[in-house]
Amino acid sequence: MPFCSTNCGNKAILKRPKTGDTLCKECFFEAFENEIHFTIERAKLFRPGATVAIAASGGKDSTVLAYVLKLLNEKYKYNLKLLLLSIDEGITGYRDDSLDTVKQNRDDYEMPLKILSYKDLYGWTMDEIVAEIGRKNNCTFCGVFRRQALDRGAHLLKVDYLATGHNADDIAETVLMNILRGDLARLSRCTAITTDSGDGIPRVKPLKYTFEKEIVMYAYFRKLIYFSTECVFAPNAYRGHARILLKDLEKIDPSIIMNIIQSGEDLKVNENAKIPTLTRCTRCNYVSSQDVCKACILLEGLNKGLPRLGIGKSSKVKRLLQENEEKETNRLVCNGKDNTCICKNSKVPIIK
Ligand SMILES: Nc1ncnc2c1ncn2[C@@H]1O[C@H](COP(=O)(O)OP(=O)(O)OP(=O)(O)O)[C@@H](O)[C@H]1O
Repeated sequence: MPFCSTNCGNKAILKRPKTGDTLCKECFFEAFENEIHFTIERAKLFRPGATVAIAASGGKDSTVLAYVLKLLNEKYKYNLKLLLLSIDEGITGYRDDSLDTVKQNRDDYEMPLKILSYKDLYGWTMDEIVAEIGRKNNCTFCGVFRRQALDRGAHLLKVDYLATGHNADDIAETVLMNILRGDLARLSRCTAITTDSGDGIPRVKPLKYTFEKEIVMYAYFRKLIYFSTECVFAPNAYRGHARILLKDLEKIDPSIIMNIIQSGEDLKVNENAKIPTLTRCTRCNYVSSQDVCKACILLEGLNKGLPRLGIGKSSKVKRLLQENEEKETNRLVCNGKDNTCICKNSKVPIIK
């Protein structure tokens, strides 16, 4: 390797994937951290003195986020109070192990940690949900429940912001995914660095412009402890296709990642396009674009033995809910033979 391109006199040990610069370890740390500081400052991401919950999964991104936020908070005197918030989805052999990493981070970074579980919040673990739904659509449940669980946790902790470890690759992937799905509503808001969940606690993404490859390098050279195993249920997620596409494009030209984000940011939505308006779920009062939020529909499906209820188009969901209500009204006896009963196991007779 040649000398560091900053002329600091040290030998370079890496080539930055984002810029192609050859840098020594110290200059890489500085460049990496300064870019995140610049992102935070330019977007005025945090109000001085605020309390911030860092959504901590134990993975590389949220671990690096916690480490860098602590470092920048001290260096630049943001005066933030930092906490860790973790959601235990109940995935044996994955989340139980990664939560051990989060606990280690809690001790190393001296930040209070709050863990909320799907079992406590929804009555179901992901292991139990997968046993019902199978491995095809399970990520829908996990994503919807996690989003709401993090918001609930943020409210419980009475924080001012919820910071997630979403990085530039995640955001570019989401742009591609929303294009592939034709989901204009999500496409128009997925590149925002701050999103308002509608109930007062903004979600922020300080790593929005940070490349995943550089996060891995940073964690490696800083010797940070993180959990690197892929979720045992993830391989079938739709996101995986967008991810593969992005990785292939990145090989051609790494700046494609930033270009996709920029395209998403500059996108202007046709005024005639139909964008759903946010309202409150009539059941749980959580912010929703429908009368009943996705989490409540998914949960109802699980509890009634119709786990596919919330999967697919909202018109299909409405029809299923209606059919279900009709069945409930008409139900007298489940004979366990004709499969018409809505009970979880229609082989078991139910006498009303
Ligand atoms: N179980 C969880 N508890 C708390 N926050 C989570 C959890 N899962 C994901 N997040 C948050 O959402 C962000 C993006 O989620 P993603 O699924 O990409 O995470 P990951 O790959 O498991 O871990 P990481 O992004 O930390 O490397 C994470 O960086 C983290 O801030």
